[in-house]
Amino acid sequence: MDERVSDLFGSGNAPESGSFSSASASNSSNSTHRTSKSYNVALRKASKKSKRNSKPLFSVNFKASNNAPYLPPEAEEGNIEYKLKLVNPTQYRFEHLATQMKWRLQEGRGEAVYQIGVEDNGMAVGLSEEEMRASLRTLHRLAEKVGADITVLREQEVEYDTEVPRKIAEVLVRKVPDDQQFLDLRVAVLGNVDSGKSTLLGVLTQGELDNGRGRARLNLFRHLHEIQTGRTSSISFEILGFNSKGEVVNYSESRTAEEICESASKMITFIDLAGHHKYLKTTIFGLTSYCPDFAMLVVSASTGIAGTTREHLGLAMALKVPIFIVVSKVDLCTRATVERTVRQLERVLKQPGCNKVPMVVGNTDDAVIAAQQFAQSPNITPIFTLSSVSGESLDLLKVFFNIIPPLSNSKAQEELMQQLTEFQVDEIYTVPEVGTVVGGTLYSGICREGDRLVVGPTDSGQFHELTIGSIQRNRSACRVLKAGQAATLALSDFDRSLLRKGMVMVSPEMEPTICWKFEAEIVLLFHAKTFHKGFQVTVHIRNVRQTATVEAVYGKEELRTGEKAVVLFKFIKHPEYLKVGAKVLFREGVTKGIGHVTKLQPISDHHPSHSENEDS
Ligand SMILES: Nc1nc2c(ncn2[C@@H]2O[C@H](COP(=O)(O)OP(=O)(O)OP(=O)(O)O)[C@@H](O)[C@H]2O)c(=O)[nH]1
Repeated sequence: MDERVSDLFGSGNAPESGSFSSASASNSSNSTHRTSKSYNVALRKASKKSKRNSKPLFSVNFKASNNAPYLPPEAEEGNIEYKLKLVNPTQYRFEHLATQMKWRLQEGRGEAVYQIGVEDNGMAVGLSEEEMRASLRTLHRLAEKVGADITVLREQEVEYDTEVPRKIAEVLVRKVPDDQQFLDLRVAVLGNVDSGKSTLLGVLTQGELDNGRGRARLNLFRHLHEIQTGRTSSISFEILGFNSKGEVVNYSESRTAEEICESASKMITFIDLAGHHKYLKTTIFGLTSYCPDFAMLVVSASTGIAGTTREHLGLAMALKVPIFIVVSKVDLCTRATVERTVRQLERVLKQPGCNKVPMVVGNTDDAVIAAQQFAQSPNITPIFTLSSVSGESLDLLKVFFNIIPPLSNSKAQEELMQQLTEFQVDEIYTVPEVGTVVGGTLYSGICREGDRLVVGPTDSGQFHELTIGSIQRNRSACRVLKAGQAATLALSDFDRSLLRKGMVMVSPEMEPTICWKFEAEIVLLFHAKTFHKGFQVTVHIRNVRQTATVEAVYGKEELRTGEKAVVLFKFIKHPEYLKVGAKVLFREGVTKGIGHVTKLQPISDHHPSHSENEDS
């Protein structure tokens, strides 16, 4: 954890010093929409510094070179395959290619990218028009054979020492959905109040543009007071699907979430978090508990970095959630104002606490590159500039969502599924004719209707037995819930009063460790005075959210902003189920800190008892 991230919190809501000065602007890029070439230079630098996996980069500027350009050599693992050409394969080769495609799809959890016209060593030789057409036809037949569809993401001419133009093509292969097991990515939506978050989600998920006076967001509000004030105070979920052909599936053609789920191969679930400072608790809960894959920070082009923007950026960075930025409302501003906001963002992103490489997305090619680069390097920060009213550049964001791959591969997913079942209880509802229903995320294992689990801990550290009734994902029935997926589970007549948010439902064999006290290595991000023994803070650890007292700060009397220490915390209300290594975020007023659990003090040496639920 980089303690320099505290710089983002230190200045709080104060206006950014020196913003928009021409001197600093000239240090950064001179235009909002840069060419792919300039990104690529920056990206290659960034990617050298940090790579998330062994997948190759796709940042070669094919047009720029007079000789055959190179991609990095093909990686054996991962979901990216290079093929020089696929012209008239024999039956035997066709079968071999189909098996290979199945494997690449599995590696990418249902998605693979084929680079056609590229040798295994990465040399982008290119194909003639005719060879390319024949190769794409073969790829289409292969995809059909394995139950997938293809979409050409981009074609590029390679300047090679030949008269005949030669091209390479980048093709997305995506499995047709199978038994509701679509690829599911979660995106936390952050941003200052009125930056246009809910509106953007309304436009993306309902398929209808906004009128600038809040029409698009109306569908998203959950509570009466939100409709009246126009503010999002609760966490809401919105879905945007893509079918195997890469087309958007949303409420514009489908009537229900069930219909969307049925035809989508990939689902983006947006977690709409509140922008106003008074809902910060909810925002943090959304980031820590709902395990988002990415965070989308919405910034209004007209106001720039204002209000909670810096804090939200800091939180996402402290929690290591990869972030990309949407500058909204460009229809309201001159081009110069939009560029000023982009430059302001670039400056903040490049400062030492952030250390990011901003990447302004200006066309479809950029959006394709941004999606791939973003998944490979945590430093890359794509910036979109768009309008939910005129629809300008909305397409680029959709291209990005369509292509953006999951960060975990199929192996990591399989490993999590092999572990014992653990479901985080984030929401509790009473549904007429169904009874008690819990909402949350399956952290590990799998879960089926009829499974017997235990839920807890109670105030006395106990767990109650229960049986899982029906399971729903995105409001439609689901037979098997797999690790990483969010769902609602019916618990029929289980007594609701025995449940609270922050509990876990686990396999009875798990024997979870319950504790009142735990140690964490923390760094203080911001504190008005000092942080010492006796101080009380709200602690967020995954779905746990409780006040805790600082019982000891080891090796130090007190902590100041930016300092690190191991701290002993004690919960004040009830014991919690925690794990060593879990991320900790705590706050109290302006005080904020981040770290991870290093040691647990279990409530007793023997394991917590399981008790029968008298009402079930
Ligand atoms: N002209 C224009 N207006 C927009 C755009 N996006 C949003 N708006 C308007 O800006 C206002 C605020 O938008 P919201 O989507 O409610 O903002 P929010 O970020 O969700 O706000 P909170 O929920 O309070 O955090 C609404 O009146 C929208 O109609 C845009 O791209 N252009």
